[in-house]
Amino acid sequence: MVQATNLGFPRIGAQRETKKIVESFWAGKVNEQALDEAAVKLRAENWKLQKAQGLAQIPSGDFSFYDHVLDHSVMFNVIPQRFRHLPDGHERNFAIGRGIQKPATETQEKVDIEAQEMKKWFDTNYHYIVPEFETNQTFHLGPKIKTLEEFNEAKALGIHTRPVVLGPLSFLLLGKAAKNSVGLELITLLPKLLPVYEELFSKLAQAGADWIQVDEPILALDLADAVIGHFQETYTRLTAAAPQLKFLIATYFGRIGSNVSFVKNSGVAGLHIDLVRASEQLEHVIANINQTQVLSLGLVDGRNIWKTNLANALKIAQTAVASLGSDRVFVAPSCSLLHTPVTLKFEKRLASKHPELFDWLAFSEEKCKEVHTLVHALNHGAESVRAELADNARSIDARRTSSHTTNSAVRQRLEAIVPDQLRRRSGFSERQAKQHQAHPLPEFPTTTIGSFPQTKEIRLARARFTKGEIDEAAYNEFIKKEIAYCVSEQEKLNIDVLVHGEAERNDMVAYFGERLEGYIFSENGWIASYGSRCVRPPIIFGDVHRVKPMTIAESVYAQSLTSKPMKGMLTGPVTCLQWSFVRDDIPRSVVCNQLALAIRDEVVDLEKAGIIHIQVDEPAIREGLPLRSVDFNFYLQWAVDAFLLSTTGVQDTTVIHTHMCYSDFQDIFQAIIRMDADVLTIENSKSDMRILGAFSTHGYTAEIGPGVFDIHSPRVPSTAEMKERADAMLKYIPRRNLWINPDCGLKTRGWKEVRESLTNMVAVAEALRAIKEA
Ligand code: MET
Ligand SMILES: [Zn+2]
Repeated sequence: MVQATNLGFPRIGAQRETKKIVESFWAGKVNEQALDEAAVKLRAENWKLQKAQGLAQIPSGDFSFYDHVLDHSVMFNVIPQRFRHLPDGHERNFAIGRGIQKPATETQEKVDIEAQEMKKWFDTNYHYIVPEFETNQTFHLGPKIKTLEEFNEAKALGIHTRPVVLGPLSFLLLGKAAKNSVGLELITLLPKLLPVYEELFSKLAQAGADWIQVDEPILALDLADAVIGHFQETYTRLTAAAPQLKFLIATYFGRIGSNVSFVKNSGVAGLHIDLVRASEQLEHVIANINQTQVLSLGLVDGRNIWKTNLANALKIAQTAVASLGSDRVFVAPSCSLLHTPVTLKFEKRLASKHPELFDWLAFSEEKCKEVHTLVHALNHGAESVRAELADNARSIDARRTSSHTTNSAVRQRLEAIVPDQLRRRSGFSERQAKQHQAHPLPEFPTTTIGSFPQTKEIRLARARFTKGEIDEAAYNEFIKKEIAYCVSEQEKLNIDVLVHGEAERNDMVAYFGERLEGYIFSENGWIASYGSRCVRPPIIFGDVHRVKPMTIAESVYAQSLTSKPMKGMLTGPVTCLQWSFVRDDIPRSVVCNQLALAIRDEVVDLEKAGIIHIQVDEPAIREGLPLRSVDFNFYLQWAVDAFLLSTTGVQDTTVIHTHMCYSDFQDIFQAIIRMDADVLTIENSKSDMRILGAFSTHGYTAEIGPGVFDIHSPRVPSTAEMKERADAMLKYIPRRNLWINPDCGLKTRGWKEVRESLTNMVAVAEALRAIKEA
């Protein structure tokens, strides 16, 4: 019999329960016990829901308060030195993710510890906490073995689950060497790590687990032969040590390719592959597993919200069943449903306002149901689920033939794009000279990345406006006051290039989506982004175009309040694409160009309105990079072209800024250079300067502001600490090109810490200016 399975369920809760309780804990409003109880309740609900949808193998251990990679670090005792003196428990674990700062008290010294680095999880907008390993790293299981506890918790509810762990190779190789262990080859730690995995697996076996899911997402990357050799040895050893367990190695987000070679003789019982991202790999994988191994088919898109074309998926599954036999086939979502919202149940507004479009969607709960329907059809014949299949076919067909998804004017404008629309009038050095002359700034100009604290008052006003409790005029008045406050605060802080603060924006992508045609919005379609933070990606269902200006009024108003330059603030086309749920019926590159034309119109309108600094944020450009290097160029070509299309409609004297954060830029230097922005502000404070050297060797000549402090942490950095960073930057960046700014926007912070941090930051610029060039 084919089995219906799942790789992971969203951990945030249908009403973001996890976020709420975690943040209450941070605020000191609830204790550890309340936190644990809330999690127990949510896990039980998730397991029951998946069971009710008909899944046979349900994951456990997929829950996390903050991040599952962090949970593994804690479970294996990979606690960096600087956190080790803190008592074991939630507070320490959160400190690893967020950093911690506490003033001294009579009984305790002050605490001030930087968070661990955070990085994007493959090509998603989920962020994981990068494990930090030391040369003399030891591993052991602590008293709390999270995976085991959660397995037992489900067992107590009468639900037999499949524990999920991050595999040892991915855990190690997604990590980094701690500062005190420069030069450490991570792989050399493998022999020390494996005994701990063995111990964990034997404990799970004793507790009654049969299948375990071992995620090795790095198998979707280009791996050296040596690494595949390590996979071979590792799994031969682990499976031999736990003969009672059946190992399912899970890969996702791309093809496994030649990395599959270790699977056959590794002792593992099965392999999961992503057939949404890489449907072409089925035959190759079937040919490369052994006669007894199970293949788990990732047929339901875990990264998007469209209904699965069940007829197509069924055909693929039938091919697999025909060659493997039904006992050797599982059906599953393509990856963990972590990246999909929880349920459509609460989407009342979409259902009533856009019933036609609503009918095209499936969130996690509905996706579990799809898996079940597929499996039922495979096991009992399509007839047995005739109504479900017919309903699905009708919906898929309705979407394919809908008149709402195409706009001929948009298509024509796309056809007419010419190369000149992808170029500034002059090269950077000529522009820089003109810009400095037309709008001189002090040396080491200070600026921020755009957003200022999204306070309770702002969120409340927006909620009241959305509910109709206050009218548009009142809401606009409120926003104007917020803008005025933000501008005056920046003037007090003596920042050089100001921003309006983005008070009116709920989210940097949704805000634009709401003002463009071609989008719809869920009310509750949240997915995890980092820590307790969730995002609600808008949904692009049709051709995108701008109907009227989107940001001009706010920027012009903000500029009217100050004689300092006001930076216009837009989200770039690639980021709008990357952070939306995107239609899958036309290429992403086409959707991206539609977005680019809309942003281009806005950039030109800002310039016309007298805004001379315009920032087009592209924090997600690296995130969209394919996982395999052979696919890089194709993506970078269209992505950078789209950025250029959006930004090059201006005069030489207009300063185009862009901003990127939280990713490795190593692979995309050439692309960043080709983006041809005048100023680039990038995240840097957590990455130990390693990017900067590369920027200079790759010939980056434009102006650059590598962030001097980390905004994801409530910790206030001192001037000395930031100055040290800036000094280090000056080793790589000529002083006329260096900007001083934070890593990213300040919207998640509070005003008090923002004021303190920025005061210290401006002092850095002043100190640098005081030291004249030698
Ligand atoms: C994730 S990048 C954020 C950029 C945006 N302008 C902000 O400051 O919030
Ligand atoms: Zn950012």
